[in-house]
Amino acid sequence: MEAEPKVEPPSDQWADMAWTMLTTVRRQSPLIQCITNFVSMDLMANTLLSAGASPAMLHTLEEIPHFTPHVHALCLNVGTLSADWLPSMKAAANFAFNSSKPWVLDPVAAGASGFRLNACLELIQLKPTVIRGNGSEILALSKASVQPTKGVDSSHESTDAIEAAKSLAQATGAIVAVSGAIDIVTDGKRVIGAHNGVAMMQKITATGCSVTALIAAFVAVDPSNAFEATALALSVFGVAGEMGMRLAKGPASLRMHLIDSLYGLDEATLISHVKITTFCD
Ligand SMILES: Nc1ncnc2c1ncn2[C@@H]1O[C@H](COP(=O)(O)OP(=O)(O)O)[C@@H](O)[C@H]1O
Ligand SMILES: Cc1ncsc1CCOP(=O)(O)O
Ligand SMILES: [Mg+2]
Repeated sequence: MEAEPKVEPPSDQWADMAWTMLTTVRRQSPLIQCITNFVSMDLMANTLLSAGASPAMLHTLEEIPHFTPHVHALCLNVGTLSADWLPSMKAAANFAFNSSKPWVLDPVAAGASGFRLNACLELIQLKPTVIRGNGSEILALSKASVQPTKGVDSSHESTDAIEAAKSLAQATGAIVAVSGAIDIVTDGKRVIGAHNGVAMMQKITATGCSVTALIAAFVAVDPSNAFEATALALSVFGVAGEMGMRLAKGPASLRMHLIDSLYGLDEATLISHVKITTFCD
């Protein structure tokens, strides 16, 4: 049976956890290695900096044995993948896994081609801590099938992919997050929804990539609670979008105000806006 959202009052517990997590990221400033697409590098690095984390966009294979063992988390993103970048991604994932560091996969446009789908499936074999995609990406990964897509954009609602996300989580052991109007997070059993954000975030390229990197930063400071950290990162990014939208005139100014809002988020604002609810079967 399709899961139905059970709307609950804003949870004090989630809100308090969001503030604790954000202040921990600000205090610890985890080092996050990002091997990501050319489109997202700027916004992703600035998102991490605004949240208090430290981004490093290093992708050369020769550097990975020296650098990756020292990072606090790794973010891999296949958005502009080419065959020569895949060995770096695999090596970095292996180093992260072998040094017990969390790593997060963003399977951008996973179903758009056999090359991209196979690359994602091979990376998933290397045990990501979290997989974060939009509805179409999570459906393609769960079915392991190439299908007509709108490329990097989703043609599905996040809620269309709840069962696919649960299956993917069960099959891989990863936390799976599906972004959209409601951000879904599952460990294969539990399903929660983060109800923050504004629709105009879809009109800024690389917001999905950037929230995946923010998930890596949150999981870096609380690796044993990756499920909660993932939902909290999605919610915090969404609240920054909501605050930014109050000042924005369109996507370009929202991009700027989102970053400023994330940087300036205070306890009262965050606690009064975080909205995370349980989904029941
Ligand atoms: N309709 C919406 N309402 C509110 N927030 C949204 C909406 N669509 C996307 N978002 C937010 O925008 C960000 C990017 O999500 P999404 O567009 O699904 O990712 P992608 O760019 O990878 O396709 C996420 O933080 C998500 O919560
Ligand atoms: C437009 C584009 N093309 C290849 S990667 C990319 C960025 C995708 O970013 P997001 O998945 O966050 O929308
Ligand atoms: Mg994306």
